[in-house]
Amino acid sequence: MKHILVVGGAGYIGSHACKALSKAGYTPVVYDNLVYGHEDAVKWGPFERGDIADAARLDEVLAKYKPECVMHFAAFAAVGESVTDPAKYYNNNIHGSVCLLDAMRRNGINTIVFSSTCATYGEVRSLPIVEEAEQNPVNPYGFSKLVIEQALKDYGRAYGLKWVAMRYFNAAGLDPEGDLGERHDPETHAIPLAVLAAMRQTEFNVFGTDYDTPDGTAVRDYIHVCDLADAHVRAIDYLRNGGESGAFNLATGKGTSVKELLDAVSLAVGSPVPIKYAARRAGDAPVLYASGDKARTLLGWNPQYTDINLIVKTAADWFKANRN
Ligand SMILES: NC(=O)c1ccc[n+]([C@@H]2O[C@H](COP(=O)([O-])OP(=O)(O)OC[C@H]3O[C@@H](n4cnc5c(N)ncnc54)[C@H](O)[C@@H]3O)[C@@H](O)[C@H]2O)c1
Ligand SMILES: O=c1ccn([C@@H]2O[C@H](COP(=O)(O)OP(=O)(O)O[C@H]3O[C@H](CO)[C@H](O)[C@H](O)[C@H]3O)[C@@H](O)[C@H]2O)c(=O)[nH]1
Repeated sequence: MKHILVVGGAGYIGSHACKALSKAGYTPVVYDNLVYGHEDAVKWGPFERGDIADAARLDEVLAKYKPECVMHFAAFAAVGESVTDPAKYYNNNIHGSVCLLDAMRRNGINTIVFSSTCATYGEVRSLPIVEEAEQNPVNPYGFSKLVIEQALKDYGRAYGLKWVAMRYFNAAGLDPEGDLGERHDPETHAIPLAVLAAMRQTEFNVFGTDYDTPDGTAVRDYIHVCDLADAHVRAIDYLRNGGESGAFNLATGKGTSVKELLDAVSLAVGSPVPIKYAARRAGDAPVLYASGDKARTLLGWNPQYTDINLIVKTAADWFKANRN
């Protein structure tokens, strides 16, 4: 069985990727320090606890499994926090990722799929966003991911690293078979917060109602986590077959406003989301959506969840089934 090292594989998106890798015949080896991940989400292969900045531990694990590819999900990912505590993001997302790239180099592993983000684009001039668009991140989180995209290009040119940077739009939804949950602590993402607000009848803060959008709230492209996982599996074959290293937008092409999202949550939970209108959150871009055409064409990717009601339902179902 071919091993894939899934760094950050005990987290939300990484654990879904492990399930998809296993279904595709790979053995996902999870490397995670559990700072935010959950060991009980590691279900489809071995677990190796460790930090991406720990060179000796990485050498040990890479030598043990000799993975054919590394998938790098490990990072801090809260936009607002990155504005108030940027050091956390410079250290983990930038320094940590460079440590991982160097460990791969030392151990002769030259293929990586990296979790990047639409937050690398910032305020864009035209929509839908294409991969060639200018990248001017408006928060330290997005900047930290952009730096690693640049490192991938430089390591590719200098050392022959083969890489794909997946620019996820807003990862959303959950494994429809109920094997995996979303348990960020603290939770900052709109969908789980809105689902919990509807279930508990507590208030959901809508951050900003004065954006230049049809209903004044910010617009995002919510992409199902299982579709993200599928794109990762496809990236292995793409690179193995000589595909050119590069970045891919993973998105549905549809923008959904926060208000529209709350309607979908109310429908899925079966009770309205109590709303409180609040100020804009620092670092938030007004509108982000993309077509995902490059991934469709080059990876043969065909996202299955294109309806926001269906995406939200997979999340709401899990929260309802795991109330406690
Ligand atoms: N959730 C989204 O909407 C979204 C969108 C775009 C990009 N991303 C990126 O996708 C990746 C995964 O996001 P997620 O939502 O699954 O987050 P998550 O917090 O659930 O998963 C990240 C995992 O990485 C681990 N980790 C963090 N720092 C580590 C370190 N130094 N060493 C080892 N393990 C470490 C955590 O314990 C956790 O298990 C991140 O890189 C994030 O920036 C997420
Ligand atoms: O309580 C909340 C939470 C969120 N929102 C709004 O809902 C939308 C989605 O917010 P999320 O926090 O769920 O996600 P982000 O759009 O902030 O996503 C950003 O952070 C993610 C990682 O957490 C990814 O990296 C993604 O690419 C990046 O744009 C935003 O307009 C946000 O302002 C609210 O109104 N109230």
